[in-house]
Amino acid sequence: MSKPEFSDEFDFENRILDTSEIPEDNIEGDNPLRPKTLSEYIGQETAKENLKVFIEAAKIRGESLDHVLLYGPPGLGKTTLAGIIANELGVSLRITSGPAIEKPGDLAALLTNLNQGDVLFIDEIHRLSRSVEEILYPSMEDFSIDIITGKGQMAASYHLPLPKFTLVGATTRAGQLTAPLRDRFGVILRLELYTPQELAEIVTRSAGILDIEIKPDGALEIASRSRGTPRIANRLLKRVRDFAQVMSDGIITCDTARLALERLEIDELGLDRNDRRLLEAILNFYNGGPVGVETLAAAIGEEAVTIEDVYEPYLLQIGFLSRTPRGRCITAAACRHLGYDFPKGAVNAMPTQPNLFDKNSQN
Ligand SMILES: Nc1ncnc2c1ncn2[C@@H]1O[C@H](COP(=O)(O)OP(=O)(O)OP(=O)(O)O)[C@@H](O)[C@H]1O
Repeated sequence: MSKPEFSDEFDFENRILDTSEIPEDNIEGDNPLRPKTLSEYIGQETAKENLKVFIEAAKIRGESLDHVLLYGPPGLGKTTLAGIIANELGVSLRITSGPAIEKPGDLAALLTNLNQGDVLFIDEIHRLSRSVEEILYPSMEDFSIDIITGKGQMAASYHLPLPKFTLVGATTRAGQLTAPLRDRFGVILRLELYTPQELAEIVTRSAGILDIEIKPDGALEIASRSRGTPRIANRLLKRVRDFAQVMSDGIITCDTARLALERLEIDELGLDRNDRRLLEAILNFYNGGPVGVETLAAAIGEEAVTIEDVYEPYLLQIGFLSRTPRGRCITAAACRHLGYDFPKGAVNAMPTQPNLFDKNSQN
C-alpha cells in the first residue's frame, strides 16, 4: 500500500488510552481498585521483592526506610506503591507534588508537620524549583532545616530538627533530576511496562472488586490492548463492561472484549487512532524519519513531552519506533502493522528501548 494522506485531526483530549491521572486515581479518594499491600500489588517483581526486604529490614531495626525514588511512565503504579510503602511500614502518608511546592516555606511547613517515620510522597519530583531543592537536601540527609527569617540586619537563622521521615519521590523523567537530588535516594526503582499476563491478572482482580463477570480470555484480550499500563487496563475494563451489558449478557468474553475494543478503535496491539496518526506523520512527512521530537510535535500539534511520556514508551517497547541521535524513525515492523511499504531510502534503524534516565531524550 502507498503512503497515507495525513489529514485527520488528532484527538488528544478524549483519548481513552490516556495515561494521565483520572479522578478516581487520586490517592486521597478511596479507589477500591488500588492495591493496599505488596501482596495485592501485581507484577514489578524485582522492585517488589527488593522493596519487601528494605521495608522488613527497616522494621527490624526500628528505623525509617531510606528515601525511595520511583521512576517510569505514567499509570504504572508509582502512587499506589507509595501508599503501599506507608501502609506496610504502618505510618501515615502525606502527598504533594513538585509543582505544588512553590516556595521553600511550603516545603518547610510540610516537613515540620511530619511525624516520626512518616512517608512524604512527592509526585513529579523533577519539577521542584532549585530553591526548594536546596532545602530538601539537608532535610533528606541530616533531618534538619535551616530557616532564615527577616532581611539585612534583622535576619535570623533557625536550625530546626525534623522527625526522621521517608521521602518517596516519583517521576516520569528521571533524566531531569539534578544529580545531588538523585544521589540522596538510597533506593531507586524503575517501574516497567506490564506484560499482558500481569495485566490480565490486574483486570481479573479489578473485575472481582467491581463485581463484573469475566472469562480468562476476555481479561487477556483487554490486557493485550492496554499498552502495558494498569490505569488503561482498568479503564478499558469499565468500557468493555458497558458493551457487554448492553449488547450481550453482561459477561465479558474474548468475543465481547474484541467487539467492544474494535468499536473503541483500539487495535489488537493497543494502538489507537492517535498512535497511527503519529506513526503515519513520520512516514508521510519525513519519509520514515529521522525527525526530531520537537519538529514532530509541531507537525502533529502535540507537546513534545506528551509524545515522550505518553506515546513513545509503548511504541518503543513494541519496536514500532526507534530513537536515533538524529531523531525518531519508524520501523519496518510498524509499517507492516499499519499496512504500508517501508519507505525507499529510509533509515532502517533498530528498535530502541526507552531510557528514562537519558538527559538527551528530548532530541
Ligand atoms: N501493580 C498493580 N496491581 C494492581 N493495580 C495496579 C497496579 N499498579 C497500578 N494499579 C492500578 O492502576 C491505577 C493507576 O496507578 P497509579 O495512580 O499508582 O499510577 P502512577 O504511576 O502513580 O501514575 P501517575 O504517575 O500518572 O500518577 C491505580 O488506581 C491502580 O488501581
